[in-house]
Amino acid sequence: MTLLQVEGLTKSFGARRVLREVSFGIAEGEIVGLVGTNGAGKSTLGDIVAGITPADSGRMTLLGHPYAPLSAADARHVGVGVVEQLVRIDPSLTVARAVFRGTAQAGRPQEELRRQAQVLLAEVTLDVDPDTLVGELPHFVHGLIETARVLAEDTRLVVLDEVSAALLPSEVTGLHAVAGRLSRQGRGVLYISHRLPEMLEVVDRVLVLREGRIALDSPSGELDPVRLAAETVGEPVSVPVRRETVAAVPDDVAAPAPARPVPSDEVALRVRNLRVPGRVEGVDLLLHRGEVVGLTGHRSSGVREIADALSGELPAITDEIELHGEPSADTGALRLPVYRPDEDAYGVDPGETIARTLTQEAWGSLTDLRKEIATLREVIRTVHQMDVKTLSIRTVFGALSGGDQHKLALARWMSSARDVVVLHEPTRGLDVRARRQVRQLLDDATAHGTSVVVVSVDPDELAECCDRVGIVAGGRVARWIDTGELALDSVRERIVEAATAAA
Ligand SMILES: Nc1ncnc2c1ncn2[C@@H]1O[C@H](COP(=O)(O)OP(=O)(O)OP(=O)(O)O)[C@@H](O)[C@H]1O
Repeated sequence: MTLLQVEGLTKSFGARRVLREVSFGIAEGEIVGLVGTNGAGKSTLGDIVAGITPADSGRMTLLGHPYAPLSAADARHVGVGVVEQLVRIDPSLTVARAVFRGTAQAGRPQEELRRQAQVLLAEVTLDVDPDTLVGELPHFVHGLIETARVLAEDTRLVVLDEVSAALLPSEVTGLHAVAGRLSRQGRGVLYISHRLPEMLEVVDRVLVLREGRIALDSPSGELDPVRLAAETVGEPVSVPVRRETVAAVPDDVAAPAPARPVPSDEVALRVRNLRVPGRVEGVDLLLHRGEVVGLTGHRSSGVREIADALSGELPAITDEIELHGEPSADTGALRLPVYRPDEDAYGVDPGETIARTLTQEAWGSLTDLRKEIATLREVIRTVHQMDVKTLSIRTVFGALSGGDQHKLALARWMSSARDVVVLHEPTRGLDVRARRQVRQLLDDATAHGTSVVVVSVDPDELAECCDRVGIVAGGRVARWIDTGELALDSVRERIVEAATAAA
């Protein structure tokens, strides 16, 4: 039986028409994937279904009854729940209280909630003590807590908006198990994601949102990631290639993207026997000028601590540090600049315009018209280069889609990146074209001699962006995978295999 039917939904924000006559259905027990480029309107559509945003016109029915929620609480009341993209939970709540907030059990004593929360947290494969304060946990956990909350309610339809974006492959498997269980119970799932290979493993059907309309509605079995990527952007996509090996490119795929610049033999950074007492056991790292090296591993592997030691956020001990051929006795030399997409608002004021956000000099200090024109040209070039969906550079940053915010924040950050930098998840939440744009940003930077350490949970991101990938386990780099020797799919598989084996 049809669970949700959507007919002719439209939605505009000011002059920007985001959804045009969108219609689709979700059957009971069906997991439906929703994909589209950044800014295509996926979250907007999910938010309308979940009662967060009203549509301008159109109608919905839930199990055959008219469904027009006035708020998220209203939608929850009739069994429609959502895990929002970039959800931020009150940091002062315990995990148990966060799981049950807004539910009928919310007023119960912590002791009762903790027992029930434990069961739900295990279901979403989140190994945290329910008494822990939310503020003590990394942001990726918020989406999983929110998923547990949805399970706590009698939810018929769940919207999962980019919950998997920050998850390790093993955690994605856990999330998929939850979706599978919901489906077997006859509930429906609307699954929004940019991680196409993983999405295709779990969904029954895929909707592609393009130019505000459903451009494709297809059983997942008839799609593969490359075809789906092409449907998402509306044109053949180029497959990134390694430098030494040109991957086999299917006929319906555009010419391969240009190969990355080759790193030089010059040493940019050499660290011997890096230790963080109790967490990092001894890591040797060698980074050539213009090289991109990836690091990945499970949450408790020590990968995050290695990254934090490199950026000086954790005190570290080393036997030797060499920066550009110069030995340094001072571990303080490890102060590499670091970019994190999950930092609140990327250190950017969300109420500020795109133009101001991308302008490095303090606004108002421009006194030379030619300089001012050049600055604005550069802003417009970046907005075009990163393909940001906006009608004006005067749009406020906070009104951009999640992916567009991240792209601009990264472009802004990279414009001043020199030497050796650490990037966490540089393509998180980005569509296939945007991932290529970020790769281009990295290529431009590495061609100018910048060297990059990419820290990521996403095997596709590591395979696409890095020259070498270190699999971290037990506070050490257990294995290096040279991505240049293999086609992308094989690199991805090796990363997943090695990371799983090392866990
Ligand atoms: N509150 C708002 N005010 C103004 N514009 C908005 C608002 N919310 C969304 N938009 C615009 O609507 C468009 C669609 O945004 P939405 O967040 O739905 O995209 P998305 O497909 O989820 O993108 P992403 O993959 O980057 O998360 C974007 O151009 C965005 O700027």
